[in-house]
Amino acid sequence: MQIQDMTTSVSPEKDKKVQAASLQNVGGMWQHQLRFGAVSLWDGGGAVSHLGEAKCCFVGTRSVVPFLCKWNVMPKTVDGQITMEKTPSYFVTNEAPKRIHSMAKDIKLIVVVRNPVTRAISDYTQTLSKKPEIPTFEVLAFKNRTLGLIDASWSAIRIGLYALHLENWLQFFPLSQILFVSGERLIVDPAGEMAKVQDFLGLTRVVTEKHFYFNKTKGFPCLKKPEDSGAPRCLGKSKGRTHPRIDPDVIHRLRKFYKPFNVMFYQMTGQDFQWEQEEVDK
Ligand SMILES: Nc1ncnc2c1ncn2[C@@H]1O[C@H](COP(=O)(O)OS(=O)(=O)O)[C@@H](OP(=O)(O)O)[C@H]1O
Repeated sequence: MQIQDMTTSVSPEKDKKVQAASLQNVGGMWQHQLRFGAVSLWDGGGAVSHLGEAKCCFVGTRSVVPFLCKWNVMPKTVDGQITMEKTPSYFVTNEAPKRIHSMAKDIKLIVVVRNPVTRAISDYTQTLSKKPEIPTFEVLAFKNRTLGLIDASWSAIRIGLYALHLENWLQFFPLSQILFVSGERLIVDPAGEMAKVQDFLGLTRVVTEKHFYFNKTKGFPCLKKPEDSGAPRCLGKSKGRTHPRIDPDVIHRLRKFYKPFNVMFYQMTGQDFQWEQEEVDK
């Protein structure tokens, strides 16, 4: 069984094992990304190539990508392959559920979600790395800081309104076709989250603890030994960046802002991601 990358056109000669490295490249194709840990999940899946047979769509957030073009180059999936696609912006693109549904009603969707406050900071950190001149996070986060009015039109904040985005998807897909992966769990227990992914896809659990180790320098789990080389490998330096220090009061306000949306999201998914708990812990 092989994983088929939907973002590259494939000829029979190319119809070979998709290796961890190329999977990571797929994740890296998109300029604006979602900062949930989706690439980490993607890369984890690339630890082995024999995963089974299923159709799968990876849903992420940020930036609008020309997905019509992508569908046009979608390769044919042959027996024994699974087709995977990771496009960061789909989760927050209004037209995406309808279009994807008209293409493949039985598609399986995987969404990696992370505390929306951390996600917003991660998103900002990524933009800052490319445009160091942008205003501070604290400035961008508010429409009016004195009044405590959060700027929900800022994409870094809007994307974290998961319940609203999910509502859009549930008009077209039943919850049973969507798997929500915890971005936090993905860091502390990558094998556990990968187990859920494999179960969801109806696959034998092939990716396990033995594929991961915790790299102290990187501060994240890394792959012990990808199939394409004998060397352990961590994700690149754009994954796991140090975040700038954000005013704790701003963080507190953002947490308050997100709370009702998070609660709604937990109710909709039937999963408690415990993002409020994190606040108590800190
Ligand atoms: N194993 C491993 N190694 C490195 N980073 C990891 C890993 N697992 C999850 N993460 C978290 O993934 C965050 C980036 O999310 P994405 O993979 O979705 O990035 S991207 O948006 O597609 O660029 C990235 O966010 P930042 O910490 O803000 O850089 C990481 O916290």
